[in-house]
Amino acid sequence: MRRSIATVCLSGTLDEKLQAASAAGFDGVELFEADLINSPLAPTAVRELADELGLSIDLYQPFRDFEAVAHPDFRRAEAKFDVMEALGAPTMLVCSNVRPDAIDDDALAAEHLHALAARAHERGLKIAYEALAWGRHVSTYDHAWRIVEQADHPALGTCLDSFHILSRGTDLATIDRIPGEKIFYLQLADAPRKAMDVLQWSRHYRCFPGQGALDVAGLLRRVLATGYDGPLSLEVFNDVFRQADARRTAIDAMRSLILLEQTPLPAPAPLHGFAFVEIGVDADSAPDLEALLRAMGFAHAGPHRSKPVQLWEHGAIRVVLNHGAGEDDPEVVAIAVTSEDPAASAERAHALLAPSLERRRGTGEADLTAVAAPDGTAVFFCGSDWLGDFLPTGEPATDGVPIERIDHITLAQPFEAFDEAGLFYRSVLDLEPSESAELAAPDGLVRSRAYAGGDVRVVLNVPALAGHERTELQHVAFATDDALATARALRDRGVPLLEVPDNYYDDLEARLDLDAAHLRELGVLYDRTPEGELLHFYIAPIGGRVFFEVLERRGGYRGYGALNSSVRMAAQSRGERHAEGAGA
Ligand SMILES: O=C(O)c1ccc(O)c(O)c1
Ligand SMILES: [Mg+2]
Repeated sequence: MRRSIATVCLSGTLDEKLQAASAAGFDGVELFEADLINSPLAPTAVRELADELGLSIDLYQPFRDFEAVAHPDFRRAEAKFDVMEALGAPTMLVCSNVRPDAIDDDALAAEHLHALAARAHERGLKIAYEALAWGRHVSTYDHAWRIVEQADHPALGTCLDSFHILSRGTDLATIDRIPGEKIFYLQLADAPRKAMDVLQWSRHYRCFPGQGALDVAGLLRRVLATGYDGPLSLEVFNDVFRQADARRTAIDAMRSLILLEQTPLPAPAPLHGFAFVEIGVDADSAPDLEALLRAMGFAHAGPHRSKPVQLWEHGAIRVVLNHGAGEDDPEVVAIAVTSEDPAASAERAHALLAPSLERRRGTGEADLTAVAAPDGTAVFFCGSDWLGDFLPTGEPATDGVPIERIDHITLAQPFEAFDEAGLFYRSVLDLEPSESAELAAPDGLVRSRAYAGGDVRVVLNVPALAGHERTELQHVAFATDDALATARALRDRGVPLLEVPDNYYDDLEARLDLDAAHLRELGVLYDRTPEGELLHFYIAPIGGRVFFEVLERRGGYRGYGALNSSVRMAAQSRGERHAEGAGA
């Protein structure tokens, strides 16, 4: 189907918005009136630019507060029709009246809309009537449809907007009764769940389908079943997108539509956990990290055949140190997942507009496909042959530290990339998002959301407010069957574990009525849900950025110990201050 995007979704000037929409592959745009009014381009010039960019102008919007008033303003309408003719925009969106003096009279609204449609019809134009969720008297799509039916004019149809419909929880059954050809336009937007005024929710928190909590896919199926064959058009008002790079937002938007439509999207190949995590190091930071890995029971398994990259192994856990990619502090530069069909995984990633990373490959080396996530992290799809790229050292692994696999990897996101990165990992790796959590750190609030599937778990963290330029931590969490034994073994090997205050254990004992002595002794944190229990602890950050967690999931515990994050972050920030003080 044709894909459109409202100019209001994108930052920048009108020409920048059009350029971005075109570059991302959209077929058309909804032109938001303010974007035209604020532009020095005449409507005919906008039309020419859109033409050059291969974009149609599918909708002119919004025309506000027209119907059901004492004196409907046809003069204003005719002036906008002139603009639409110059733009080549076939349809005008009329949104339901919000004025306090609007009259609660469906027959009158229908009469006015009929008259407006008749004038539009004379000029070959059409009117799409949309219920705003906060409309004065018309606030539901079924009410707007009844008025359209009553007005009964061929140039009048309805505009369905998933946000207005799903935010109010309106029964969707009426959609099945609207003839597809009377749906003149379909606007798609998602939103996170929020208990707030619906206008504020709509104007600030909408997001692209797949990024929020509304069942936009279910609504789309119902609308398509009517026979609707107009554009699928994104209309998202979002504070973050308004200040993000328009070209990136447009690609994020297109990725959302590709995922929503599913075709022609290659099915995801099943994943089986992380193949490795790659950490960039430099000459200063490498020795400390290597010493830590050794203390944790990792062995130096071998150098790469052709790259300054070293493989470290602990049973099935693989950590790759990239000695060419580090700047200052070590950082996670790549995550690799094991795929049943790496080529199919890569094909799906490309279909979802993931940029390929060009990699040099020596003869006989595995063909590892890598794509770039929005935060710059490389994502590799591995089969089983990649280990052959490393020359075995034969160094034996030491035992005694019973960690088994990588449970999750937590990546800090730039403020503007949180929803974009979430949709990227969700769609490319076919992961299920969890509810987002808010974690209070001493220096600010952090928003966190986990994406999980096929034994792959990626957790994204972002500062809740923009402009917080601190170094964000990343971490790799290793799963164990025995957190207490692991903590004891690491402590005995001199690995510095994060110190947890006694107050935490006093509260834990009070809250959960348990004896926490064994946890307290080792600095192990605890959480319990009806599904199971979590025991976890942290190793102090190496060089400030990357740190390791060890966790034991008991029973069906599926979370990440969000409740314990603030005590962890407070301990880390004390450690950081201590280190700064010591270094000064
Ligand atoms: O927020 C608004 O006013 C507004 C305007 C036009 C729309 O299509 C819409 O969904 C909301
Ligand atoms: Mg709308």
